[in-house]
Amino acid sequence: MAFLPSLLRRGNMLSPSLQKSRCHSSTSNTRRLRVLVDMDGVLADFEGGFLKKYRIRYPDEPFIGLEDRRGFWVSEQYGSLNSGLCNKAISIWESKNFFLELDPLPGAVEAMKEMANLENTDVFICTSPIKRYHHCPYEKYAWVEKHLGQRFLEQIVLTRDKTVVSADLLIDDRPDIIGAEPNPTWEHILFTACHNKHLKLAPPSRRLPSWNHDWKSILDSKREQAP
Ligand SMILES: Cc1cn([C@H]2C[C@H](O)[C@@H](COP(=O)(O)O)O2)c(=O)[nH]c1=O
Ligand SMILES: [Mg+2]
Ligand SMILES: [Mg+2]
Repeated sequence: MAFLPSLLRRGNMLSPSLQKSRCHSSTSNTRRLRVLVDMDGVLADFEGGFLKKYRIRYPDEPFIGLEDRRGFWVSEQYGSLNSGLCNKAISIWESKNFFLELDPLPGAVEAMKEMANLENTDVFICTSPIKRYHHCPYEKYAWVEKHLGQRFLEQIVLTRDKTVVSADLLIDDRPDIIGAEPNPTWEHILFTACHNKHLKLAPPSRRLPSWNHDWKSILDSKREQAP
């Protein structure tokens, strides 16, 4: 047992309970918050990037203006116009450089940097890659490095099932986030996007209308709740 204290003194060897007490004693009594932030439709302008490239590649095909977008799946809504358009839509985000060239949404980069610098706050980018993996996973990493910097590469969680990732908050534009875990630990904050802005949320569900709104008060309110 004599070896135990020296082992415990190494930061990464601390037991979870010791880590907790160390965090609390170093600052205030506020609890540490873990926030997951989605990428497509929250940090990166998937819808705008899609529409721009779709119209360039398929100038003679019908398109759906962002004001008319309904439902999370672009491919489904295009498929409902005409069945061939579903695959044409998919061909856009399966193309090289689609994910890399997405523009950041207004205020996203600044908000992420500010959030990551908050005390007692751990921020992760939690994003689902497409199954055709030739470009997408690489480009998501490259996008994060380009817009947020190298340190954020440590904070990426790539998963097709966000319910199995534990956190206090998940900021995401997809209204229905389901998966293997029926009771995810996080509270889903719906980030407003063209496809979800018409949905009425049943209380206590909450929205973040944009990064220019008060995202900090959502974090603060969560911090005040019992873990
Ligand atoms: C609209 C739409 C999206 N996808 C893909 C593109 C992204 O990889 C994910 C969405 O990821 P998020 O983490 O939930 O933002 O889904 C798709 O395959 N088909 C679509 O219509
Ligand atoms: Mg999204
Ligand atoms: Mg921090």
